[in-house]
Amino acid sequence: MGDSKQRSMPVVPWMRRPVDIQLFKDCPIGLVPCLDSRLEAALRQMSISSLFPVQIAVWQETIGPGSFERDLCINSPTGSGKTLAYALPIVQQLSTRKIRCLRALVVLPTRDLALQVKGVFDAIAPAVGLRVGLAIGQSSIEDEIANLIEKPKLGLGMSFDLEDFQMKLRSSVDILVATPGRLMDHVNTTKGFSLEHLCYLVVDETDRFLREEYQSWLSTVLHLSCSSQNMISDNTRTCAFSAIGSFRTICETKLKPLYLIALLQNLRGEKCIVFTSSMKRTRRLSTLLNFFEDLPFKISEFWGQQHQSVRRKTLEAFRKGEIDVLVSSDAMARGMDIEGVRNVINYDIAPYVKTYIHRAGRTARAGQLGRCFTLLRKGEVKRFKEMLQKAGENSCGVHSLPAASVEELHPSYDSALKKLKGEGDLESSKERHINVKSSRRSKRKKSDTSTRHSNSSRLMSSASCLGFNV
Ligand SMILES: Nc1ncnc2c1ncn2[C@@H]1O[C@H](COP(=O)(O)OP(=O)(O)OP(=O)(O)O)[C@@H](O)[C@H]1O
Repeated sequence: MGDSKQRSMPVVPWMRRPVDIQLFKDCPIGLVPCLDSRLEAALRQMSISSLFPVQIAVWQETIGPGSFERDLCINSPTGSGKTLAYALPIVQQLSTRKIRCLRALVVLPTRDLALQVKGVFDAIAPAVGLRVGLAIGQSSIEDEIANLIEKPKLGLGMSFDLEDFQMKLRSSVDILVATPGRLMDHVNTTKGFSLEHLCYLVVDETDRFLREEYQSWLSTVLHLSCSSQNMISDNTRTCAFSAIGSFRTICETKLKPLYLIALLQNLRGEKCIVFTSSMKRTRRLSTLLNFFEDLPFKISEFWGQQHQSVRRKTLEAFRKGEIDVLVSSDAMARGMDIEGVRNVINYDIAPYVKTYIHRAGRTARAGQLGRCFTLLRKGEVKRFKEMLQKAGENSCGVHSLPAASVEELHPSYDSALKKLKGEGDLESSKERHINVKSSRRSKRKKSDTSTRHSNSSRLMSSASCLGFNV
């Protein structure tokens, strides 16, 4: 495209003056201009002694001379501290509010991310008397409403007028962290839930929202919150490659599990996330690895369709170091922040450059160092190199594993595969049993078909998950 055409391309006003975060440096919190002393104390409690470049850049645009005058789009590497970059100015700005009402809304695509972000707000907002709520569908809607809406106290002898009562319903939180589905439930049905006082709207992981077609909630929120002037969104396209060592290991497909174990042994129990390409492969690989005897590290699994409480417990155990190796689908690739993850292993090559960046970004966070390994077939090397180039990573070392360390795992592999097959057979026979029962039941009651179909397909998928082809 020629220069003249480029110049005539429309650019939304808030994009006209980009701020280059690379021009900023860490700033000790004692030197951050106008930072509320109560927030400074809360940050110290979190062991934060300096603000990172992205945080100080956003601070300048909000509390500093920029005075929240324009909407912001934050784009900085994974693990660079974007959550606190938007949370801190919002909390500082709301710290002088007199009346409690919902003034800041943060929307995230998944419950796990929402819980993580709520944790950040919870660490600073109470210091200035602000309350943070959660609307993610983790509990029943009644429980959520009880936490989000304050009912007027009825005094003795007062008459009960329903309209009057509903008028007096108030928000019991100043800041709400939500996922779109549950947010819309509250917008549409919860009495007393209002966005009319909203000042700050944050859409985190924006590009993921747009790809997954959740947009309709956004127009509703923007329409209902006409006083919200600032939309801070987060749209990461890079990770801290300068802090990440990238390596590739070439192996035959059928020996991949052995190479993985040899690599994990090489890493001597350092915290690792192993990414596979799907939920099924995650389950299958994790089950297989757990059938190996005497591995000196604890392995667990994480995938999107797991029950929320299982995922929460797994993350907690991984954070605490009770799990060393987490086998995961890409449900873990975006935004999840686990302290101390030293290594990311791509058991399956990432499908897109962006996926590679987000996976790699689970390590080397908050200025730490990390490593990203990718297990590849010979035929995948060219594609992988092209992907790295597109990601802006020009150096990738070869990580070879001694043949003997792979060789010696063969006997355990054979016995683990046998157990995996046994598990697969058991699941298949359970599935056949259920299918017989369900077909008998279906003769009795045809209207129930859809539920039974979903049960049997769930079992079917778990049976095929445990097949041989790892
Ligand atoms: N100023 C700071 N000093 C020390 N640690 C910090 C600071 N700010 C944030 N952190 C820590 O850095 C880690 C990464 O922060 P965060 O999750 O906000 O990154 P992010 O930029 O949103 O990453 P991603 O793009 O992967 O979502 C967190 O563990 C957080 O506690």
